[in-house]
Amino acid sequence: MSETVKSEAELIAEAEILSKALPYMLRYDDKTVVVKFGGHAMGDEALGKAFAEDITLLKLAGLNPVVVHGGGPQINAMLAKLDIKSEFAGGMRITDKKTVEVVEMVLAGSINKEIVQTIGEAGGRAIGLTGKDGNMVTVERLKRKIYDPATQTETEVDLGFVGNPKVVRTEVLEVLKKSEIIPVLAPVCPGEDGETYNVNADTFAGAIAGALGATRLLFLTDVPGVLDKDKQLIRELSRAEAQRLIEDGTISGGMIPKVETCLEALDRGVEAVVILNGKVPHAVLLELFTEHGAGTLITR
Ligand SMILES: Nc1ncnc2c1ncn2[C@@H]1O[C@H](COP(=O)(O)OP(=O)(O)O)[C@@H](O)[C@H]1O
Ligand SMILES: CC(=O)N[C@@H](CCC(=O)OP(=O)(O)O)C(=O)O
Repeated sequence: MSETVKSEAELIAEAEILSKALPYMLRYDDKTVVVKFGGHAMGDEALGKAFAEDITLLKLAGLNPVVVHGGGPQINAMLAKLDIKSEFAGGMRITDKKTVEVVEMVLAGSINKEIVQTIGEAGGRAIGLTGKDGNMVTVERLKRKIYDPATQTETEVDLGFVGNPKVVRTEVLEVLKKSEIIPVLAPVCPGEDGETYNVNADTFAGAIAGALGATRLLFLTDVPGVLDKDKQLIRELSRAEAQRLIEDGTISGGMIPKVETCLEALDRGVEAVVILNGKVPHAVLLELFTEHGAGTLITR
């Protein structure tokens, strides 16, 4: 087998590309970046590997990456296998006792460990945790108001065991920040009533980013960002515009909690939030370490 030997010029070009990362490494040195890996962005082995490599590289470059993952489609698949029906309201799963057991099994079990293992294979060291570990995130039962654009009315819906983060304790994450270990968090949390709660992964990521005072919160999903009525990417979104697009139904389904979380995270002091396509290889590096700002930037 013949191996292609690179010329000196090619190797110098590679070194030049690497050196271009320096200003970004300096900009984000020691800064916390929360990356939410959505269930829709998962499932492709090569993409999962590229994601794990990016996260490992961030940690080695001196940033403090914190991964929060979802797994909505994977929960759907397991519920279907078990013949348990599931419905959503306003982008969130109506969760009864049986469902929350499956949610914990899939999120804290298979998905969390798969991401931890993939980061390990990329050369990083990750630890998988839920909101229960170290009492990281305690929730109250969510009272969700759902806006119906057709009737222009708002109704309060009981989603069952769906939690809203109330207290976030960052001790464990602060300890990990000083170590080589990358936290990978599943949004399953204890309630004040001693029950287990299902938390939307976007909501959870927002609460974590807010409590840590993160510099960036990235949402990796399966679309290029927030799209307008003509399915064109909106590059920058203001609060007023986001609210208008939710009210007129342009933003729907899972994009509603995502955008709502972005606005809340900005209120809590996160500097900038980006919704971007996690199906693009190395989306995280592309966003943080190059000028190629992909996706929708939501600012204060
Ligand atoms: N205006 C919009 N722009 C982009 N996506 C939207 C919009 N409204 C609804 N969506 C839907 O939101 C989905 C992303 O949210 P979600 O399904 O919760 O993904 P994830 O699993 O990544 O959190 C998109 O795949 C799309 O179907
Ligand atoms: C309350 C609620 O909706 N919880 C979500 C948790 C997983 C999630 O948010 O996954 P994605 O990020 O892939 O959408 C669910 O049960 O599907």
